[in-house]
This record gives sequence, C-alpha cells and structure tokens, in this order.
Amino acid sequence: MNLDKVFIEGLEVDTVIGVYDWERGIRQCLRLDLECGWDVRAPAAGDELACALDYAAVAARIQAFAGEARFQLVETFAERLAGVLMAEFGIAWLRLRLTKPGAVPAAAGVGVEIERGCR
Ligand SMILES: Nc1nc2c(c(=O)[nH]1)N=C([C@H](O)[C@@H](O)CO)CN2
Repeated sequence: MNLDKVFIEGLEVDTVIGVYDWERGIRQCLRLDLECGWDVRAPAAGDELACALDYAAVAARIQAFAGEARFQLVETFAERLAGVLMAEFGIAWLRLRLTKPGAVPAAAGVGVEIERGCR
C-alpha cells in the first residue's frame, strides 16, 4: 500500500515547557519534525492547493499552538498538538517528533516521537 506524506522538518517554536520552577517563567525552543499521511494524487492531478495539505498553514497553526501552550511535559505538548492537527486538518495519520534541544547538555537532543491514527 502506498502512503504519501506531507512533511515539515526542523520547525522551531518558542513555548513555555518544563517541569521545574525555573522553566515556568521562560520560553524555550522546541524543534518539530512532522510527517502527515496525505494522498497527493488529487492535488497533483489538479495542480491545486485547495485539496492539498497546506504545509504553510499547518506550520502557522503549530506556531500559534506553541505560543499559547504552557505544558510541563513534551509528551503533553506532542499529544495535544497531534489531536489539534488531526481534527482541524483532517489528517488520518501522523508521526510527530519533538526535540527539546539543550535539555540534556551532553545530548544532541532529547524528546518524544509519537505516531497517531491509521495509515
Ligand atoms: N520524559 C520526559 N522527561 C523529562 C521532561 C519531559 O518533558 N519528558 N522534562 C524535563 C525537564 O523539564 C527538563 O527538560 C529540564 O531540563 C525532565 N525530564
């Protein structure tokens, strides 16, 4: 079975995120890698944005979500964002990788990767 994807790679957003007191009053960077299952045959056939998954619109929604969010865990951020994107854009399947750079200084990155929905 084919699974076409629309992806956004390395999107950086600022948000309030963290479990410790010192993290509650600052904004930190999260880096997102998102893959969304989306059949591209119809948009490709018509060469029309209307039936495509508009990655610019998805990126703007992620930035707005991050701007409002105040979660403690990256798990919560990922889970809630996945729900918003699936509901608002009609995405049936997605994989979201969330990196919190610098959280563990000795590591290049730490975070979570989740996969939701049906392929
Ligand atoms: N599984 C997780 N572990 C940790 C998280 C998290 O969100 N998920 N967060 C922290 C702290 O906020 C840390 O990032 C501060 O440097 C620790 N562990």
